[in-house]
Amino acid sequence: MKNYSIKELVNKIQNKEISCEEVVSYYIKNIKEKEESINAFISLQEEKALKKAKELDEKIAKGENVGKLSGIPIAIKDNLCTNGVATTCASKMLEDFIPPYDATVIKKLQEEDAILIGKTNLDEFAMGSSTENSAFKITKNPIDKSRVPGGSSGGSAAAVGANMVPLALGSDTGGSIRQPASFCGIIGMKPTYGLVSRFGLIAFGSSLDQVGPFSMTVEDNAYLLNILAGEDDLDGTSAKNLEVKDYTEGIDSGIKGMKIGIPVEFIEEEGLDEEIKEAIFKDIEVLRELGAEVEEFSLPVTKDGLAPYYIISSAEASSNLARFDSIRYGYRTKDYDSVEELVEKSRSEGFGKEVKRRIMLGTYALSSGYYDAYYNKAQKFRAKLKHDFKEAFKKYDIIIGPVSPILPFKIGERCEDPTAMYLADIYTININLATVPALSMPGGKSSEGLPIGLQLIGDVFTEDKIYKVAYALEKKLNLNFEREV
Ligand SMILES: NC(=O)C[C@H](N)C(=O)O
Repeated sequence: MKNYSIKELVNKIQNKEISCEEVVSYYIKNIKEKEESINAFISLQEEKALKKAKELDEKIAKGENVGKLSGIPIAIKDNLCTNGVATTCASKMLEDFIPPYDATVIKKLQEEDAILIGKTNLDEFAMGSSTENSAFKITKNPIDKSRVPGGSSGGSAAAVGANMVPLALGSDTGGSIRQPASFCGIIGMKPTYGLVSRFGLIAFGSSLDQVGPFSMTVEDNAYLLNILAGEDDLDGTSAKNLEVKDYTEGIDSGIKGMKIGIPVEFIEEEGLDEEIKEAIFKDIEVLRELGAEVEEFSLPVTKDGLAPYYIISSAEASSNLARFDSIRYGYRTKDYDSVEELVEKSRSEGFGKEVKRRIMLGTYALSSGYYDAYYNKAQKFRAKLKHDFKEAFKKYDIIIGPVSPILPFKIGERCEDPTAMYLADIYTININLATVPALSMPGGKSSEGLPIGLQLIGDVFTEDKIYKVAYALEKKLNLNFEREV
């Protein structure tokens, strides 16, 4: 099963060489064997998955048409609403929340006959970089189980990395797809803001959040993005008059003559691990061998994105999370004497430490008297950052850099120090502020065999170019990681 691309596997299913039931059973067996040691899932829908697989097999037997993901199991980050299936955001607040509707991306997957097999673990409300902020469990990195899988979409990345599913969905506000993809040695794409609908994604930072695909290979990633992308009337921020591209088309056409830039600020970053730096320089050489022109340039604005990101994302979070008042739905405290007490106690008990920290940070940044000093200033920075990226893309097709300044770290190592955790996002947050797309792929291996992520950043709506570069590099590097499960 492992060596087929999704496209090939779907062809085989449609030609009756393999049944959907066989495919789904294979992955369920993997989940059964591995989940106990990885903890990637918050809930599993195996029975539903098998039932759907059998129904699809019957349709195929009758010669009826089936979708582009027929029989393909997919794991869903548990902040995407699934009709009738609990959607918890890994929070006590939403432990019993069963949405009465599907997110648009879920609908799209179902229209193509994908098999939704489980909801994956995350940092509570997607706030974190290690998946240790989940109220329910700690997900382990399949390459080294003593290490975190990254976050916040750590469950989805670990599920793909452990071959428990071939595909998964994550969301990325400041790196939540790319960093876990890099830590688990797989591919993760944060699309252009507006390319994929956010309807039904439980909002964290509405001006930054994007849904995106995880996969083992670049081609499979592009294949899945084809299905996710597109305008949606239910999302006011979805891009209008989108020309929907086929991202797999011409993916193998090579990168001769492409112009690639690497900001010196990325390389000179003090906290950058030496092994990561070396791997990036080697990747540059390989890109040159493949015919691209690669040069260093200066993009000074990228040095300062961390504070504005944490101000804007927390401000938006404080507003988005105000809806969880325990009145209409969500966790409700046992004893209370007034409505005020009900709301206060429910929120205090229902939210975890990191979520409370962000709400306080964001509320502070938005409060009168501080608004101009923090929120407005951060928005001005954001405008400058967008402008400078736009200018850079006049010269370069792609900008490259590391995904994370550090290698996958040990469980427990950073969770008591929020600033150390925030610093791990230094290379990913600017991309969300600039609204541009970026992909994370394995770009090397550390001396201990840990994956080193390479980030490929493109101008808005140029995911096709990113995939081309990633595809060429993936073939040439041919990296494999020894996985503990
Ligand atoms: N949500 C994300 O994209 C992750 C980022 N580390 C954050 O905590 O904000």
